[in-house]
Amino acid sequence: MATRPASRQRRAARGSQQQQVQQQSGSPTSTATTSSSRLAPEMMSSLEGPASPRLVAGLDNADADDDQAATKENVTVTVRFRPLSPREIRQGEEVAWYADGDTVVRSEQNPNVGYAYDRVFAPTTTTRQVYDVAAQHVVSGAMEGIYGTIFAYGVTSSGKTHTMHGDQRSPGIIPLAVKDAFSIIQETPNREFLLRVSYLEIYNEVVNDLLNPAGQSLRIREDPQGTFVEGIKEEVVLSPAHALSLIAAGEEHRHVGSTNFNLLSSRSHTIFTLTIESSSYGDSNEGEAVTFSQLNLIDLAGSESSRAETTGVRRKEGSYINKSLLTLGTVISKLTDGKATHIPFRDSKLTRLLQSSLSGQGRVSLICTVTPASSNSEETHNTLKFAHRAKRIEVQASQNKIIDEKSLIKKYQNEIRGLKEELEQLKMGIITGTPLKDAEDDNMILWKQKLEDGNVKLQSRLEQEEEAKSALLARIQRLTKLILVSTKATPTSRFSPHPGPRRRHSFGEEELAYLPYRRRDIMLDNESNELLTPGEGFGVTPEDSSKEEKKNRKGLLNWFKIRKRDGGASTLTSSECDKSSLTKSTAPSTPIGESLNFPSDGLTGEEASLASTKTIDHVDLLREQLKILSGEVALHTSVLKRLTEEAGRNPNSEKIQMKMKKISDEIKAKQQQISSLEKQMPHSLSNSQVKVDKLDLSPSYGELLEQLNEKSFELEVKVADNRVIQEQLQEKTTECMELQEAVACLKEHLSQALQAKDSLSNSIMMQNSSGVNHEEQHSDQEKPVSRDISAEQLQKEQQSLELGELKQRVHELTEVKAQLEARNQKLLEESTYAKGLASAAGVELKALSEEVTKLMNQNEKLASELASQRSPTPRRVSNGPRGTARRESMSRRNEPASRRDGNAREERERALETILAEKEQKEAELQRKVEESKQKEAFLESELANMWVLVAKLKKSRGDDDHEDLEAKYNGS
Ligand SMILES: Nc1ncnc2c1ncn2[C@@H]1O[C@H](COP(=O)(O)OP(=O)(O)OP(=O)(O)O)[C@@H](O)[C@H]1O
Repeated sequence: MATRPASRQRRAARGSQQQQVQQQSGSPTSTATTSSSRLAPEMMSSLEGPASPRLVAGLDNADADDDQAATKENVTVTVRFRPLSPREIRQGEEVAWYADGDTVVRSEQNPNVGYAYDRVFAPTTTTRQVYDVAAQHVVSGAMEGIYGTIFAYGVTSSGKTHTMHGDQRSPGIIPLAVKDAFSIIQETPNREFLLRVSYLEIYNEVVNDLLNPAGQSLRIREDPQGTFVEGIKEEVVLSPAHALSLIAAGEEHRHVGSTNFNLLSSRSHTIFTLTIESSSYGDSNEGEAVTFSQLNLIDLAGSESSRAETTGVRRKEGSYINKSLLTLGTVISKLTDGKATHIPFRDSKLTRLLQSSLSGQGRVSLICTVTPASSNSEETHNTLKFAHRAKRIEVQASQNKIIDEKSLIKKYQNEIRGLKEELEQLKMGIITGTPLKDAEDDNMILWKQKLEDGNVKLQSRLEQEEEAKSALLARIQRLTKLILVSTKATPTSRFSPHPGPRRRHSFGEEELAYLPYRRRDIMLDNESNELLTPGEGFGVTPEDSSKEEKKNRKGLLNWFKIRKRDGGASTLTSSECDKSSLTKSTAPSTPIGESLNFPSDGLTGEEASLASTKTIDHVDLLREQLKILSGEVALHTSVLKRLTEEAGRNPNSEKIQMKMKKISDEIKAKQQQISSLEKQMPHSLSNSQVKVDKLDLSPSYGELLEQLNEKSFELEVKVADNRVIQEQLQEKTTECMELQEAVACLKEHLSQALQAKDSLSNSIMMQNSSGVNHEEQHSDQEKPVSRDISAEQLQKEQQSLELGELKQRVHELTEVKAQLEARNQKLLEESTYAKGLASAAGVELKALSEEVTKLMNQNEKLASELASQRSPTPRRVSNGPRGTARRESMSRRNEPASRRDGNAREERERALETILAEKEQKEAELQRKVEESKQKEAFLESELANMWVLVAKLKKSRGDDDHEDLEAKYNGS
């Protein structure tokens, strides 16, 4: 909400480059596109501290003490109730919260719960009354150099957009503030102002420039002086209609969508910034400080409760909106709790941009919009708590003055001053001429010759200087037009401590054109009329209305007279303007349009040269007028487009048709004016015999302008057509979906009916087969029709009952069957497992028995070996006497050796005995294992046998059950 000097210097530098470019191309300098816009009054903090020596050095010391005497205030917090909507009334909603007097909101359920605010507005309060209490002091402060921020906060559909923008019947805070700003200029004749606007939205945490469709995803930059949006476009504005038409253009790009709660819900936060520079009026303002401030008018998107059944894009938008509002809540509670060390401004784009305002620099007004509806009670309570916290934020209201030469108004003023000086010098040169050096030459012939030469030279120099003078005048005029001054003659300071009451100005048609005819469709006509107080949005009594209407027809652009302090064209007075040859009926709604008659006959000497200058200015004025007329055509086209949309919705509304016709006529009239002005332009230029190049340029410029107008009109019409087609498409899609739903529903019914029919015929068949009541049916056929029907109904009921029972039985049986099957399955699994075990045991058994056999064989072998070793003698005996004899002889020969052999044998025997014992042990063990395995095998075999018996039993029982089922079925039926 401030522009620091450095950024301003950069901006001014770029601005001057741009102006040069514009000058070269011959386009008027009525807009200024800047590279950055600050949304915070850091200027003030800079002024108070040593942070910015450049700025401190630039302070107007005389005023410094006064300026820095900042007054501490609290944020102005007001609560505005909207009436219950027709939908809410239809749904039988009750009032959950109400305004208890002028300052308290109380809960209907619990009267002990109440919150106090600066002001509480009941549902019948008009936006004008809200403006007077909640906004007027912020706007007038901003015009005096105190930064200001006004924002509407509340849940979706609580009335934020209604409060900030409003509609044609009840203009909102933004149009009222813009209007008021221009009224203040009108009532401050001792100062001159330069106003410019920017308009941005924060959509899904992305900053978009609403005045420049190319300016998407802009970056928020930060430097020691604060945050600013890089590359945002700023337009110098000349009238309320001009400013409001820019908002209208911006609104076209704003993201709006339909939700459960609001047909036209704002899906983005918007910030409309009015940058105000002013300095004292007159030539004596050189070196004087410029008063600088910004007024931010913010329409927040509404928070959405979890009840909102949103999907896709809407849900994503909703979560971004909720997150940023949550951050805003956190920032406010941290700002007010006094202990917080860190304030999370950086957590959302919204809080980043509001950082300086929320930090207490400049005036802040928070308008909380709420609905009394009981269904929104919880959300309303949250809003009230938020508002209550915000009330504790302290702000400082101090006037900002800068002496920065690069402020835009200063830059223009200095340029005008310089150009005027140049002009003066030129005039002096033309009048006095260059003295001839050889004037005293005695030689008369030579003197004459030189005189003639001098005359020719003088003539051409005069022409050149005339051209330069015209160019200077045109430039002065262009610049002067951008600076707004009051048309009042007596300078009375509005900036005095007690300004007098200000007259309220009404809105003109052009200004209101930007607002929707009826903003939203949820309010009934009569409801709205009830709410509309006589002065709502207009501020006029019925008696004044005809006068006002006349004035409005002229348009608000008439409010501000172009500053005319110069000679030549700038000395044109209103009386001269009145002599305008342009017919009043077709005169455009601009002051320029009324000042286009330049008497050129009967002028002599210097007057003739002035007339020539006037012609140049005339051309400039014609161009300016062309531009304004084109703007008006565009504005009307936009209104026509809106009306076309409305006509699509209400094709039978004669009022809309008439209005459309009126506007088309106006467009045509303005286009005629444009072409007549274009015709005048070349004529004026040829009369003046200067600037042949301009003459060449003018028709092409005019042609281009005309083409542009035509194209933009075609485009607008196409866009309108497109919208109508889209709406129709939407309707058809909805219809189609409804039809599809109906078809699905019918199909379901049909299938149900078919099922019922099937089951009925089944049961009838079953009954027929069982032969029950066969004869009765026959006799029934002969009874009267009514009895037939009732009997049939009875029968049907009985059948359906039976059918139900049958179904129940079938269901039970199916369940039993399922259980049995599950058990069967389980048993099967177990038996398979047991089989596996048995076969594994068999294999093991076989292996064991093989091993046993092997061991037994081995054992036998060993035993025989042992036996053979234990009984060697008898064998020898059996060998005969020869062997014995030999052995004896041997034993005799080797007595000691035989003894040794005996020992070894004994040892061997012992070892063999040990081995044998071991073998026997092993054998016994194996024998035991074999026994165990055999037992196991036997057990498994018996288990298996049991299982098979069980399976057989089960199978048997199932067979029985099935049989029983069948029996039961037939018995039942
Ligand atoms: N004070 C009021 N008097 C009469 N009608 C109102 C008032 N406030 C709101 N409305 C109506 O209620 C409806 C919703 O209002 P609006 O669109 O301003 O809500 P919002 O808070 O801006 O919603 P969102 O956040 O979804 O954009 C509109 O039809 C509007 O005309």
